[in-house]
Amino acid sequence: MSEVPASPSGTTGSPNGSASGGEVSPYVELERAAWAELAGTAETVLTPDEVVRLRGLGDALDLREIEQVYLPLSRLLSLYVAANSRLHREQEEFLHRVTPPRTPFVIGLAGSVAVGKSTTARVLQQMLAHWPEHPHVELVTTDGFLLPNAELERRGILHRKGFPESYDRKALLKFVIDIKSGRDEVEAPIYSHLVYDVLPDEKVVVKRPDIVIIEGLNVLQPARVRDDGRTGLAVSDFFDFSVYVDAALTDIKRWYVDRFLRLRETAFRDPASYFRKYAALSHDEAVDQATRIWDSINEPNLVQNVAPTRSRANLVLRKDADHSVRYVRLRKL
Ligand SMILES: Nc1ncnc2c1ncn2[C@@H]1O[C@H](COP(=O)(O)OP(=O)(O)O)[C@@H](O)[C@H]1O
Ligand SMILES: CC(C)(COP(=O)(O)O)[C@@H](O)C(=O)NCCC(=O)O
Repeated sequence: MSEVPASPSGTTGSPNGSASGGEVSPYVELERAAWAELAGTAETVLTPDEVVRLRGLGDALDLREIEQVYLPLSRLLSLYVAANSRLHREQEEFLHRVTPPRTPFVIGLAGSVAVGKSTTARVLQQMLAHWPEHPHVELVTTDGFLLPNAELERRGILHRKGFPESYDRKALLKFVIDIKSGRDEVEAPIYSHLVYDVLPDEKVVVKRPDIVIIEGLNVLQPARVRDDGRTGLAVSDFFDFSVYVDAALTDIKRWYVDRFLRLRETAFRDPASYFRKYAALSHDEAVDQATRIWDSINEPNLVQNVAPTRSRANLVLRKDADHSVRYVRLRKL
């Protein structure tokens, strides 16, 4: 199994955030302790009850992690939102326009299957919503833009769910453009992990939020070169900030298998579950099955498509084996 390098070459940094050894890099890297200090004296904005709700399926996400890692991150993002608002006002003055409301601040959140994107996105959503300047934070996952199973089957790519070509990329791009055009209401399709397919009759409606978090495997993919040789737009062209959640490949694989084992005890038992056949597997059979799915779909997608987009993010959260964030790497301004 190949290892995803911790940071691209030339991006090492000392714990205090300055590039070491005279190396010049466009990133500042902060070890956990230095990053945690940036939380300042502010009280945590989430109650223990809220943290319990946010935990998803894991249990390592505790208040300490919230305070030391996600609180500084939400403060930093809040700074970007405020700066973006100021720039918006100044641009409108420059253009001699009567200031229309600014468009939502869009945050892209990328990373492997099972690295903790959904958990991170839900934490950020709750934390950002606590700041009075931007109370309305929407979260949209890109799985709603997967092609329906019938279409994936027609194209012979049902086994490549999550690869860039398994999405309706045009619809996803239109969704982000509509958000950044300031449309009052924008709809997105919904994917169900239970039925393993897009729900044809259900939509999520995003109504003039202050912030939209768009979470998904491929949100940092660069624009594609079209058949006519021209390069199109990418959803990331419309991001105001982007985050990549990163970890060692061996850890992510273990988290994937562990989650599969937990789902075998819970969601797979639901009669409506596409995976109900897995509920009857023994522990060892379930480990084998999860490993097969990981090795044939999710790891190749991570290595070929997802990990190469890491250095495009404004910020990388690098996790240790227990999900705790070991360092944060931020693009310089
Ligand atoms: N910060 C965290 N602390 C503890 N457990 C976590 C954390 N982030 C994710 N997990 C656990 O790791 C697994 C994968 O996380 P999830 O958010 O579902 O990943 P993704 O959305 O990237 O597929 C889940 O079992 C989740 O509960
Ligand atoms: C739905 C996903 C493609 C993730 O989509 P995303 O929201 O990141 O766009 C992924 O979680 C998935 O189900 N992959 C298929 C292979 C597997 O079962 O792990």
